[in-house]
Amino acid sequence: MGAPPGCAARPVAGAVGSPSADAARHTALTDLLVDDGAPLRDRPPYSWSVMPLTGPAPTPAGTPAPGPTRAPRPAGDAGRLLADYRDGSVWFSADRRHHLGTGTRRELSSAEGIGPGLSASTTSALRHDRDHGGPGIALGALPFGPGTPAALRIPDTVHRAAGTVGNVTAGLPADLVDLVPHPGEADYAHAVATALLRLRAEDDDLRKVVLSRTLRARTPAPVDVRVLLTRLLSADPDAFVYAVDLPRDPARDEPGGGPRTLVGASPELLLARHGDTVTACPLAGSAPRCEDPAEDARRARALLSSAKDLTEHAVVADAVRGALAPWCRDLDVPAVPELRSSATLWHLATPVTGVLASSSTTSLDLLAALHPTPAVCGVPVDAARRLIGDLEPFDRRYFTGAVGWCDADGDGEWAVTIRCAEVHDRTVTLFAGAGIVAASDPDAEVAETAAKFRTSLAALGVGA
Ligand SMILES: C=C(O[C@@H]1C=C(C(=O)O)C=C[C@H]1O)C(=O)O
Repeated sequence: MGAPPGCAARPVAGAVGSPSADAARHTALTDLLVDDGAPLRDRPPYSWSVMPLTGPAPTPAGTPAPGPTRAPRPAGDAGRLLADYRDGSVWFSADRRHHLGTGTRRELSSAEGIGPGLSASTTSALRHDRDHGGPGIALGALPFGPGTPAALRIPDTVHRAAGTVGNVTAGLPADLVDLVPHPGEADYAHAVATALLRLRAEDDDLRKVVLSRTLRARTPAPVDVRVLLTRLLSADPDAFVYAVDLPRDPARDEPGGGPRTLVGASPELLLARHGDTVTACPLAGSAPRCEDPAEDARRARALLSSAKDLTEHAVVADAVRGALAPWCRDLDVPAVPELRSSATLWHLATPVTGVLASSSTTSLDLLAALHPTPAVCGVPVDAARRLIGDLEPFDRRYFTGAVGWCDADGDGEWAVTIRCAEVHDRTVTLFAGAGIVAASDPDAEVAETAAKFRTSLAALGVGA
């Protein structure tokens, strides 16, 4: 659905308006590095079990930093964990529980995409690691398609904390950014119109395709991933927030360039497996939110009864049911979707729960069966993949893949890698896509993808 003219987009939590300055950046970073008054390097290392994944943060908030140029620091266990994030770390949050992986015991950067091969090799590496005293857990991102290596690794240490970081964005610096869309809006609308010809042709069995576009942001100073993470966690504590260090890409990375990091806040649970319980929550069918509460509520109601969006959603819910059913002895897929919101969008959502038929089925086995869902690719999958290859003038790489963790017991939590950006020195490449069905309208898909960029734009300090 698109935004009617005349209604401003809803302001995004976490967007700030003050100009950027190197001094302010530096001060903000220093504040994030220091916790409880003790420099990070003087604090004893803590281990996997010291910060269990239970309960809210028990410690009181840190003393607010004085002075207008000092940014507030995130408080509590989550804030302390965030302060330990460094370039090269890996971060993943789900349900207000946060994982920070530092160092690398083993790279699992298989060239295989999500599939049975990756699942088998990763599970055996995790069991070997656990049997040899390692954490037996891998964190990272898996690509949308073949040709991009998995950015998955077993870290030296994995630290966990629960809770929220609070509202800490107000004092963080804003960066001046220069934005270039690729493809441009008119070209993206043209690609959607081309897809519609296929979707409306009677002799074509294509029913849905997801088409995306990018926005390249250039900033005057190198982007601080920890500041982005802080803003994302603060703006939406319930999102799947992540930062994954990506393997070097010889085709794009000039020698001596900084790391390449995938950062985002996804609203969509692709799959979680905890013991024999499986959950998923596909999203499809979206409407940009509006700052006027009456109009915002009207859009939510319109989305819930929009035939076009209900069709777009049903295609996804059916595919998830079909993929998970063979692995489950019990599977509940509600017949009618419900509403979910992020700071920028309304979505139709189907919360799916199942019980595994076999305890040997791992989260990666289930990912191999599920990915790519029609929330990110289309139906039929092969035809949609080909059309995406023809119409998208860039490589998605990790965008619309999976991001999360998995362990030696077969458990794992994976979000759909959306509402994200690839950060590399002073360049940030944002990604956004939208599901196209026969009843779609190109201009509305331009508006929807624009709203989807706003999660990452707000984290960059770009307001409405
Ligand atoms: C592809 C994206 O989102 C996906 C597409 C949606 C849609 O078309 O309605 C909704 C949620 C996601 O499954 C994105 O956010 O970039």
